[in-house]
Amino acid sequence: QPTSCQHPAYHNYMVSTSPLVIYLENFLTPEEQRHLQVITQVCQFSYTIFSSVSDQAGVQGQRETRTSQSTNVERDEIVRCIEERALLFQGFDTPRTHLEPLQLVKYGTGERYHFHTDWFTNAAQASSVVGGNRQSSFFAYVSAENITGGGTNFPMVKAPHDSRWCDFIDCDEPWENGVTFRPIVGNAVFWSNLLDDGTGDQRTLHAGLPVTSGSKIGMNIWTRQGALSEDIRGKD
Ligand SMILES: O=C(O)CCC(=O)C(=O)O
Ligand SMILES: [Fe+2]
Repeated sequence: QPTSCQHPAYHNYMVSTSPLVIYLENFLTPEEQRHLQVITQVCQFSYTIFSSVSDQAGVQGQRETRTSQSTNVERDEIVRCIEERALLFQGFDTPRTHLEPLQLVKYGTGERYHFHTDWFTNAAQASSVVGGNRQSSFFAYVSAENITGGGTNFPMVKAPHDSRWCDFIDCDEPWENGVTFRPIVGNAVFWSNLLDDGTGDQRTLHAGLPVTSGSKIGMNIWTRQGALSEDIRGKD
């Protein structure tokens, strides 16, 4: 653990036990948020990810599932601190080699990320040479300027009921839509992607809802089942 790390006093709130979903308040310090915001300004982002899907007639084709832009974050002192925090949150048994490079995602007005799971349905993307599948995800909110919309919706996770949750989730969302986390800067959502047998948990389906005004930056922290090679992870 680098000695210069800040240690935010973040709070954890259990959202759901199956799938396991935990809400983290103040997961990123203000300095870390600023650092990631600056990186966002200087980094090359790539637009739109196309994924291969089959339509109702079973025809394979390319469909735009993501209109957000994303980039991997280069590891520096501050990024390493965030990585260490994400590892430690998962207990003492997860080696840092299981972490993918952190990924920033940005959305302008009108942009969104359609429903998807973070775990791969395509076996080639989840093979042991690439560390297996994605065991867990953190999605942290790095910036949300004058935002409306842009929540993170899990249609198959039951929304908790206590009114204190309304600080963090969209309490106007009809219950049949599951739970929608509001994009609150510094906070994060953690969840487990895989069932005990290592197969993907369908109930982790989620979307980045359309940003109806303003803009949003988020960050993915993905932990694999196994180790990633240095050419994927980069030097420690
Ligand atoms: O933008 C969001 O709220 C969710 C983004 C997401 O799920 C992802 O990047 O995998
Ligand atoms: Fe996702």
